[in-house]
Amino acid sequence: MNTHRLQVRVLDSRFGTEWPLPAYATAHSAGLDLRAALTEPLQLGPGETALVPSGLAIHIADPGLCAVILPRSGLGHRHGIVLGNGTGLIDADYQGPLMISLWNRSDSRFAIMPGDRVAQLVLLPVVRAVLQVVDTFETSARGEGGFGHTGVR
Ligand SMILES: O=c1ccn([C@H]2C[C@H](O)[C@@H](COP(=O)(O)OP(=O)(O)OP(=O)(O)O)O2)c(=O)[nH]1
Ligand SMILES: [Mg+2]
Repeated sequence: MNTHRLQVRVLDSRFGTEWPLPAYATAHSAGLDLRAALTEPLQLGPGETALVPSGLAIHIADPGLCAVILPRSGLGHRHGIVLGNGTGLIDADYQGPLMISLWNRSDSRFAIMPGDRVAQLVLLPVVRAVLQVVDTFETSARGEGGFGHTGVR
């Protein structure tokens, strides 16, 4: 298993007292759950978004890595609580507070309580592109076919 020593700054003192630091829930979990470091409950109405602090800052430091913030499946599927930016991308040189954009895509209000685990952080490898301008591409089996080109069944 690949691991990375991830530098974390605790910006909210409830970590270590009321809340444990993010941890992998099972032996093979890919994501670290992030908490909503709110001071009071947040009522997220239908269609509303809110930028919620995670109470943490991370510095990935390794340019070969990034992190993504993803929705939690249960919250997203059952309650429509997903991310206002689709997916959050955390650059390896970012040192600011880790923020979570929460979007209630459902048609009912949803309450988020301080400390609720609302999203998850996944570290991923990064391959940087070095652009090579060409006139034509070498022929491939797919060519320009896309968007359903290969059919459904
Ligand atoms: O859900 C997110 C997404 C991003 N970030 C932070 C880390 C990331 O490295 C930085 C910039 O994100 P991004 O490049 O996606 O946003 P931008 O709108 O392009 O901002 P910038 O001009 O600062 O790059 O914001 C978060 O804290 N949470
Ligand atoms: Mg950017």
